[in-house]
Amino acid sequence: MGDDVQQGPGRGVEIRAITRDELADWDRAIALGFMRPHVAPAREWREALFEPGRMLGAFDHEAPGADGRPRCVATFRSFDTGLTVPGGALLPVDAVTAVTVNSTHRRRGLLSGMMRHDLAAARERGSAAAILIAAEYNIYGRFGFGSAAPLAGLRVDVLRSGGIRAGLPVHEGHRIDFATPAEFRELGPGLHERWRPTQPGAIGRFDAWWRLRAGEIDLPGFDRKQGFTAFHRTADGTLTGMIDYTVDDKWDGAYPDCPLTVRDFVALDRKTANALWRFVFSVDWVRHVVAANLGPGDPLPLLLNDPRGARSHEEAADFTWLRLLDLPAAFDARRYEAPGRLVLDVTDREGWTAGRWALQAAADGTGRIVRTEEPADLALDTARLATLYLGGGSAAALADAGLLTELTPGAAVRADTLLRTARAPWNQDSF
Ligand SMILES: CC(=O)SCCNC(=O)CCNC(=O)[C@H](O)C(C)(C)COP(=O)(O)OP(=O)(O)OC[C@H]1O[C@@H](n2cnc3c(N)ncnc32)[C@H](O)[C@@H]1OP(=O)(O)O
Repeated sequence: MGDDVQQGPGRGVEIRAITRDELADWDRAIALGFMRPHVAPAREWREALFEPGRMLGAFDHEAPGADGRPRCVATFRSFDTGLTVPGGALLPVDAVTAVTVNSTHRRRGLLSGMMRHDLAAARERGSAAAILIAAEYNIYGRFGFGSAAPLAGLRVDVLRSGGIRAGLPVHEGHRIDFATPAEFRELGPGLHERWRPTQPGAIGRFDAWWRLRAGEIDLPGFDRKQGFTAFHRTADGTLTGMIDYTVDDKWDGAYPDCPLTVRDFVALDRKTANALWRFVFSVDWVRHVVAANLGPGDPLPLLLNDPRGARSHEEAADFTWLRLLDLPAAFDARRYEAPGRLVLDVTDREGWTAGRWALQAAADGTGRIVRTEEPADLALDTARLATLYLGGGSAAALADAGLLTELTPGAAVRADTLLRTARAPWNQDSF
């Protein structure tokens, strides 16, 4: 990778994988790039995440640091994970994170260089797609990423909502108990692994994630606020759900005015989800329930006596972005809720997904995409196809906005019938 020394405006800057002993410089570059004070190097966390070849740095040979070595001025990290697609299969994806370029080196093509390296390597490793959480909307579309799994969090005024509807069934013998950090660490990963296939858009949680959340890894600046973790079990003791939340000790004079913030919500089935919400709304002193990380269409408002008590959370926006790298692998892996056939003319600056493709879904829910010479029904950029892939985007809305072109009348609605899913994709994990 060291051969990629930038020409042109980024001249003298080398993009390459970092070594383990460069972690401290890399960590400092991240703090500068994200404009955060570099209180103390997050050494332990970075060590836990280090994978040879997967942390890139850009090193400026013309501006050595105090130690005489080229200065690390940009960062980029990726790791492999599985992305749940409609139907429950785990698609192998390249998850991109820690993307920063120091303010002194922006708009010289360093992000472009690092992205080019990483996506090409991901394709070679067999990743069917790449995913990321975008800091700003307009950064990643040019690299073929489309917004694919937004967040639609809620802020509920508990008094106005009237709490949970009395008629919601209570299930005999089901119970909720607080968990210790040790129980969270021991039982959380298995529960999450069982939950993932049930939720398109979900991603894996690596071991270091659990260690960090359980307080076993020190990460300066990480929200260490003591939370409350509770497990839900059925009458026979089967673990079916988990919630983690914090409560702020806020008072309005002599009256409690505490917000309860949900940090993690895992429910294997709807009975469990409803029981966890009932529990949350029964916590004394709580005047607002804040759940910033919910998926679009989450039924929480319908559990309330007055759904108007639930308002859109101010951070509701696009969240997980997707870049398709291998169309046959991606489209063969997912399932389809209605049969149909559509020919797509895909443009892709990199050429990886470009061309004419016939997508066909059978009545049994399986589907496949193959190259074709037939005339196309829809013309669209690979980023728009990524928006539709997980079942949450709307081809009709994209067509209305002039973001894809119908070549046969009604093709956008046909695309929605083929690709959309009844339940929206949702990923609650920032990475
Ligand atoms: C997955 C994550 O980690 S998200 C976190 C992203 N990081 C941040 O937001 C931290 C602060 N910002 C930065 O570090 C940098 O500005 C970055 C990483 C966003 C961009 O890095 P740069 O090296 O400046 O990008 P680069 O020079 O390769 O730009 C490529 C193109 O994207 C455009 N672009 C870059 N950043 C932005 C942006 N924030 N908004 C809109 N367009 C952008 C450039 O103008 C350029 O366009 P062009 O091809 O038409 O000339």
